[in-house]
Amino acid sequence: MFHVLVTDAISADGLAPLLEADNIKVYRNNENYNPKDIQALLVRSATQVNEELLSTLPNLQVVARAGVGVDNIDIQAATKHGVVVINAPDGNTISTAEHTFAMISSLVRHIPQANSNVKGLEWNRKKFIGTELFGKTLGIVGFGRIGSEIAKRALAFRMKVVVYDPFLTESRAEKLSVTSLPLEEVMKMADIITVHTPLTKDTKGLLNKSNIHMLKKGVFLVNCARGGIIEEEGLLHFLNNGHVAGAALDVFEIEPPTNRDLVLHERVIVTPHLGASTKEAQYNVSNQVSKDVLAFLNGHSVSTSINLPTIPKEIYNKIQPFFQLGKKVGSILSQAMKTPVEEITVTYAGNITEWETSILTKSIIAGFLRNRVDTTVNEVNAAAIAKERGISYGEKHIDESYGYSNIIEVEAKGKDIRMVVRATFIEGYGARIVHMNGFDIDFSPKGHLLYVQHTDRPGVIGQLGNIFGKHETNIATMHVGRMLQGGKAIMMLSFDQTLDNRLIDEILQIPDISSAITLDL
Ligand SMILES: NC(=O)C1=CN([C@@H]2O[C@H](COP(=O)(O)OP(=O)(O)OC[C@H]3O[C@@H](n4cnc5c(N)ncnc54)[C@H](O)[C@@H]3O)[C@@H](O)[C@H]2O)C=CC1
Ligand SMILES: O=C(O)CCC(=O)C(=O)O
Repeated sequence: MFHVLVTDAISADGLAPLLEADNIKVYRNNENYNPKDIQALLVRSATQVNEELLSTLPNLQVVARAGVGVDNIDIQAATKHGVVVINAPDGNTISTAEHTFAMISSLVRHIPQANSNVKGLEWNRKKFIGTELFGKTLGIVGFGRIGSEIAKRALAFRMKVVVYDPFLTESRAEKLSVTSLPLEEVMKMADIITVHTPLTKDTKGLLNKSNIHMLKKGVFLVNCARGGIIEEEGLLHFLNNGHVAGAALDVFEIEPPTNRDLVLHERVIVTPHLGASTKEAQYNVSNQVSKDVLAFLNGHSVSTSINLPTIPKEIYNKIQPFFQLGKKVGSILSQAMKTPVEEITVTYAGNITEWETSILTKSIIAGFLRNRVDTTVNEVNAAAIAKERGISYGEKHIDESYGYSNIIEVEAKGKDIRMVVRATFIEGYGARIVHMNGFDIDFSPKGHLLYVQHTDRPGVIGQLGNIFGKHETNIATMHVGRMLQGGKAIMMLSFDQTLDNRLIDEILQIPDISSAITLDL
């Protein structure tokens, strides 16, 4: 049973995929739950997913944001904890674009102010002379999902649209009938500017006290993206001196807003972060993340992730068995070597090279690190932990697959030590280790194993068998590999339980056995 915690107001209809799943128990914040049970956390923007919260949920695997902006989630901390972060990037695009457009129309026609006036039993028609949108220039800063939906609506209103987005290609701008320009040009030309970027170090205060004077006198400013992209102090200054004709704000530097002078300004209209607040958007984002969380917990791929490369489902299904195998190969090396490792090289051959293998490499590194660190390690944080531990890694694709349809070879190197394990996955037969340190062998990497290095001499296997017999320990399977008769050889034995260390000590007394290492997979 997987345990999912929902901390913010998330549409119950949209949660149906989780609520209806047999293997999922959903808790709302006000219900009793054991933090140690929680494997998935679903939030909107109210919950701050930070180091403090993450450390209270030790078994958390995934945090899902029912929305776009993940600024309430400390991605670095989540990544460090091995927690996958997913969001719902397009479920609320239309609602937010429509809200922004409603704000633009309301702003230039003073609708909220006029509404209050009439409700205050006044009838002041002269005070609320507005401005037409027709023929005006709309400047859109940030031309992603929402920005481009706004452009379509503005064009329908026969506005000219100029946009600034450093990542926008000429062909996309052309396709959407907008003119892409440097920020300074957009600032000089626009009658109305609306911002639709994420809040980053580059976009914080993009329009501010020192550059708003460059805008046209009488410009209208709109922020339905994130508080702070238009600096509130600068905005207020230019509203007060009349340079800015009005502003529409759905988002604030601090929410709820504390800048009373700005919120109460007569030429400022405000909404309480309502961009995504429609039945449709809330259903969409909640349904999208619920499906992704369910897929993730059941070991399938997710459609979108912030800190994990996403793989198309068909490909994920094909490479799924290799993830398990990769982790086991990493774990074999880690347990067999027992010494510091500085470099790991993963080589892929055969049909596996047709797919994106970087995430598979991360799962091998995670498998290697798991036995060596006491934190959760997975594909999300493997690279960071490897770096922290001074382990470099790389991958390559080669043609030689030794007659198998696919091969994963992992070489780990430390000071004066090197080990190589080669594995394959055979459809209908399963995962096999087919080579270790120069020896061809063939065993299934699972359960409790004993890896023995010995000299190929008559009687060694018999002596080993005697020790197990004496200790009433049943050998489940046994595979031997050697290069030359009478030379160095290896054995891989499997057991139904973990082996006692005293038994290993006894085995090491056999003169022709140079090492015996237990591997628990
Ligand atoms: N008010 C509300 O309720 C909602 C607000 N939002 C916010 O709206 C914003 C936009 O969302 P989407 O369009 O879905 O995101 P998106 O990721 O599709 O688009 C963002 C665009 O900003 C551009 N960008 C990044 N840095 C830039 C910079 N320095 N200068 C100019 N452009 C830059 C990117 O290239 C991208 O095209 C986000 O901040 C999101 O959190 C989203 C949904 C609801
Ligand atoms: O209503 C919400 O959850 C906020 C939506 C939002 O700001 C976003 O998706 O980025």
